[in-house]
Amino acid sequence: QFHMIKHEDLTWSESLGQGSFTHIFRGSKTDQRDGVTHSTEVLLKVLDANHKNCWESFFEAASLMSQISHKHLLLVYGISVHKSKNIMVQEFVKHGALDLYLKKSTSVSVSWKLDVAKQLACALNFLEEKNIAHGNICAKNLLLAREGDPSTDNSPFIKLSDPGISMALLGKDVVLDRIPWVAPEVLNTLEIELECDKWSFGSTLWEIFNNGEAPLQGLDPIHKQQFYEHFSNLPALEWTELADLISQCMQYQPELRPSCRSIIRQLNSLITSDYEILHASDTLPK
Ligand SMILES: N#Cc1ccc(Nc2nc(N)cc(-n3cnc(CCO)c3)n2)cc1
Repeated sequence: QFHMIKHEDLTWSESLGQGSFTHIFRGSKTDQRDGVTHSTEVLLKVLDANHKNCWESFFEAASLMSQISHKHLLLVYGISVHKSKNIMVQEFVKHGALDLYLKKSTSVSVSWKLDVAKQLACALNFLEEKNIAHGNICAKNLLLAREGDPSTDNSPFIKLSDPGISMALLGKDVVLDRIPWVAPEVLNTLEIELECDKWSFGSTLWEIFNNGEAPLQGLDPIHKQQFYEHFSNLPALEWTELADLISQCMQYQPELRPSCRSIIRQLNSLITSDYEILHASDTLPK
């Protein structure tokens, strides 16, 4: 159920960093269409050789993304297996991971952030309707296809990346390190349900409105585990309506978390609320 890409059709450029058990590179792929050679810029995601046993989960994550298509889901062109290398070939998303973008950008407006949050909620709603849990929602896995430009008021556009290797195969230390994005119940079951994505959505909202700062970043795995054992909550944002939405999503009882439709409705009212207009004054040129 995959398009297989020949290794010789791939060109490798610079390394762009790494995910869990993977390395990513900029690159390009060539293919012949009606006798014409096309070269497409791609992102090459390679499974670490010392985690070869995860190749099924690695490709299962990719196949999830290629069996369904949605404007806010990353496009996976196919896979390439060459000698001991397992490679996922993805569309190259122009501005990269959202967490890094937010850390670098100073003047990102409240309406820009709400727009991004709503796009993620729409992607999750699409997955929820298909009863598909993603399992790795976080700002690092949101890719910015279009920056949006405050002066021309053109809006950002994000794509949700593949979920990567499944929790069950990641090992306890990686799962603990994903606190507070990973839902508390996952620590016991290592199973991902739809409700888990709501919890992660709350944590990602917190990141977006804290300019890409990772929640609980200073805590070591033991203290992160205690954060859940003590049923702790992230520090509330000043904007109480937004803080309320985050705490609704990050309820320890999965069944109490809101549906995607409710999340979208609440985001819509935040977008139109006067608070947003008031906030806009923060970013208007003085
Ligand atoms: N400077 C710069 C720059 C870097 C990267 C891209 N593009 C791109 N396209 C993708 N399909 C996936 C990713 N990507 C980034 N980090 C991860 C790991 C966490 O998911 C995945 N980046 C564009 C510009």
